Order: sequence, then structure tokens, then C-alpha cells
Amino acid sequence: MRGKTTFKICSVWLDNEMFLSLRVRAPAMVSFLSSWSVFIFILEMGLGAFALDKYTAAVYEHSVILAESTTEPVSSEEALKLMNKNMDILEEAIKMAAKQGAHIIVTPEDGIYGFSFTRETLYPYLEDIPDPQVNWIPCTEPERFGPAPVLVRLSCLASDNAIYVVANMGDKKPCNFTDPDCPSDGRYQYNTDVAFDSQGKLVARYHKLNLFMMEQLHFDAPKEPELVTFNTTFGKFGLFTCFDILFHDPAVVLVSNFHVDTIIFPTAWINVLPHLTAIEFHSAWAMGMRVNVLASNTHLRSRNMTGSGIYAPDGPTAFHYDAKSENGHLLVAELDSRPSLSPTYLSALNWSLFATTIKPFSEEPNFTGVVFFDEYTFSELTKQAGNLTVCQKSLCCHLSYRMTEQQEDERYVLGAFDGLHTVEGEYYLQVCTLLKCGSTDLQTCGQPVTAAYTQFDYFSLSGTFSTNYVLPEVLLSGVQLAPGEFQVLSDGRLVSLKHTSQPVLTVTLFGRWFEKDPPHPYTHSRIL
Ligand SMILES: CC(C)(CO)[C@@H](O)C(=O)NCCC(=O)NCCS
Repeated sequence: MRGKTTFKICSVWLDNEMFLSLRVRAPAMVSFLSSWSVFIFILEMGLGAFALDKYTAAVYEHSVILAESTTEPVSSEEALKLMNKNMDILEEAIKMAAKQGAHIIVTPEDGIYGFSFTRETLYPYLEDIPDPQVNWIPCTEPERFGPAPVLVRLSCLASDNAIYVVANMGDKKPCNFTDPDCPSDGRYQYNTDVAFDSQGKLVARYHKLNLFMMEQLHFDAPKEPELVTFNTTFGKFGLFTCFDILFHDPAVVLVSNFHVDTIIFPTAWINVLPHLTAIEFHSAWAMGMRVNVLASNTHLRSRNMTGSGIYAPDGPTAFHYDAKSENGHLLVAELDSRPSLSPTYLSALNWSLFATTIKPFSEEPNFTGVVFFDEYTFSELTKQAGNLTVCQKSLCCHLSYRMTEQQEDERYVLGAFDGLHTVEGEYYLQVCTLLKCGSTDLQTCGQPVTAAYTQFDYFSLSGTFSTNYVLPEVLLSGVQLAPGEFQVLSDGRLVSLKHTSQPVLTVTLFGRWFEKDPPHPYTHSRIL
């Protein structure tokens, strides 16, 4: 009886990993327990008594220290010195996150070695990262594979602080003439996410598939998409990196076929207004795909990189956007371990139901304008309140709205775009958007704007989408999100729940029509 009580307490307070470590650290206590209680314990484990309903996640926006740019490769000692400077900062963040009870911390893409490399100058920063199937705790067996000081340090940070640690680093894999695709320098170089469990064991290795622009000069893409997941007592996790988020593989497959609960998303995201700012787009992906997303962005003001968050399917739980300082920032928040188990009406969501059922609203005069190199069809919101429809190709967008009072010097438009985006990557879009123009000159509609003064009492946006992958975005003045202030209805309408806390920059349904994307290879931002 006594043993059972102990375990009852254990099962409340300890998760699986913690119990295993207890067994290692206090074998006497475990053998003291009767076999009956051990049986009960195993039964409880089988019943999922150790599964956590909620968990605490941390993401760190890291202000990366860059190496001096060189044309000649530095020594591996010098490379490690730079990487240790970054890991010194990550270490503080990891300790702080663990102290706040976080089960997992995610750190950004390029957060250890930085940017601006050639294949040759990147090489000294790379380590040969083995497949996690080898069952390796680098911290306790540092010599088992080739030199791997970065893996060893990350592994020790995970085990010392009893927290899952995710980081982004470089992997190298030698190859030779027997492989017809082997690069002429005799190696593959991969942009790689690694995850360690709270014992320091390497549990995941993911090679980025969709390389962005200049990255293709120093990294190779894997030949096939890698679908990397790992299970924990607080849900199933999947990984992908940065530009991957715009494409079907592996991002959508992880959610639709592998049913992950949380996406781990290290990124070095360059903000693009009005629709592709980090906090806006990544939180919309979490809502549209109905998973948690742990988005950790690099912080680099000179490259317009900022914006990290802990995003849930029903809205952002925590987010950070700081275009002013050069500081890093830690976010810690609680999430549902298995958001898919709290089924909502959204599982029956049809993004075009409302828009295809109603008779189109009045069509006002149209004009065209450019949003991030795409030519949209626009119609101005000329009244204080009204209903408006604007169409392009097969996409019609409907808006109902009411402004509190329109500021004299502000113009808002409803826009539709149905076409292939071709700048900095090729991907097919169907977008319905309400946005604030750059000025009262309607030629400026679609240009980046960060401040607004017009308040909306109400908005309802919908579109006749040909895809069910639609991301609902709401971005407010000052580049802020609007948690709890809007909702998606099962008929595909994006509606305000109340007067938004700040004036609106944009309200957008950002649809991705994957079937219309150009075929692989996986170099969507072809520059070579
Ligand atoms: C938003 C977007 C897509 C517009 O073209 C672009 O600004 C962006 O941030 N792309 C992803 C960046 C990326 O993969 N960085 C890692 C290597 S530097």
C-alpha cells in the first residue's frame, strides 16, 4: 500500500524521464517497493498516467554574435571560440527557462554560427551529426563519434538543466565518386536542427529542405524531405526550419500524416509587411494548421529579423517583437500537450463555405496594386461601414466591416490575389486581405505600414478558396498580434470578437494552393 501511495504521488509530480532518473539515482528506494506496486506503476504508465495535459515551453530570440567575414576558412579552434560565445548566451537562457519550469526550449536558426559564409568558410563550423537511432548522450560519451564539441555542450546543457534543448547547427557528411550527386568538395553540408531530451540524449536531427536564397551557396538540401518527430510525455513533436514553413513538404505532412501536437521551428526570418512578418505569419500557421508552434527567431535588427512566439491553435500564447533594441529575449508559456485531443468545430472547417454560398456584395470600382511583388486587385473601403466584394481569377473575397471613425489621412482597401508568387521563392497564393495603404495615395496600397489610427468595431472576411490551407492573420498597429480578439468560424469567416485593442494594419486570409506550386527539386528560391 505504501509503495502505491508513493507512486500515486510520483505519477502526479514526476514525469516519465524524472522517474527513470530517480531509478538510476535511488535504486534502493525502488527495490524497497513491493512488486505489486511496481505492477500498478507499470499499469499506470500503460494507461498514460504520466502523460501531461499541459506543459511549459520556452523559446529564445537570440541576438547572434557574428563571425568577422573572411574569404579564407578559420581554424576549427577559432570557429569553436565564436560558437562558444553564442552558446554562452544560450546557456543563460536555458538555465533561466529551466528555472521557470520549462520542459523544452527552442533556440534560433543560425544562432550558433551566424551568417555570411561560403561552402569553404562554413566548413570549420560543421560537425558530423549521427542519426539519433545510435542512441547517444554526447555529454556522457563525448568521444564516441568524431569531434563534436557543439553537440557535447548542448547535450550537457540539456541534462544539467533537465530540459529538452533544441538548437540549429551545421552537419557535414563526407561523400565520394560512388555517389553521382556528391559535391566536388567531397561532402554534403546541411542546415540542421538537433533536439536533446532532458537526459541529454540526441533524439532528433532534421536537415532543412527548402533553402532560402543565398543559403544555397553553402548548404545542400537533402535528396528527400525528412519527416522528423519525437514523442514525449507532453506530446508528439515535429521539426522544420524557417523557409520550410511556406511549402508542403515536410511541414504539412508532419501535421496531416504524422499528427504532431507541436512544431519546433527555429528560424532566421526577415520580416516583410504586410503579410509575411514573423509573428503574424507563424501564429497564423499555428491557427490554420491547428497545432502548437514554438517559433524561435534570430534577432538581428540590421536584417529586419525579430519576432518569436509560442503559438497555439486558438491564438498566440506569447510573442515578442522588438525592432528597437539589439537584445535577446526569453519567452515562457504553458500549452496544451495534445491540442488535437480538444476537438473543436474547426475540424469540420470549410474555408470557402460562406463565401461560395452568399450572393456577392456590391462590387465597387477596382484598381490594381502591388503587395510584395504580387499584383492584387483592390477596392477601396469608401464608407464608414459596408459590405464589399473583390475578385481576381477564381478567388472572390467578401468583407463586412464597420469603422468607429475613419481617420482623414488613412485609406483601407480590400484586396484579392490568385497567382504564383515568384520573388524570393516560387509558391502559389490565394489571398484575401483588408489592409491599410501607405498613404492617401491609392498607389501606395500594399506597401509596408507599421502604424494606423482607424479603429474597426467589426470585420468579417471570407473568400472562395480552392485550397483548405488558409492562414488567418490579424496584425495591429505597432506590429502587434491580437490574441483573443478574433476567431475563425466553421464556414470560413474570419471575424472580430470585439473592438481590437489597437487599430488594424491588416486582416488577411493567406491561402496556399500547393497543387499549383511548380514541381520539385526543392530549391524553391532558385538563384544558382
Ligand atoms: C518572408 C520571406 C519568405 C519573404 O521572402 C523571407 O523574408 C524570409 O524570411 N525567408 C526565410 C528566411 C530563411 O530561410 N532564412 C534562413 C537563412 S538566411
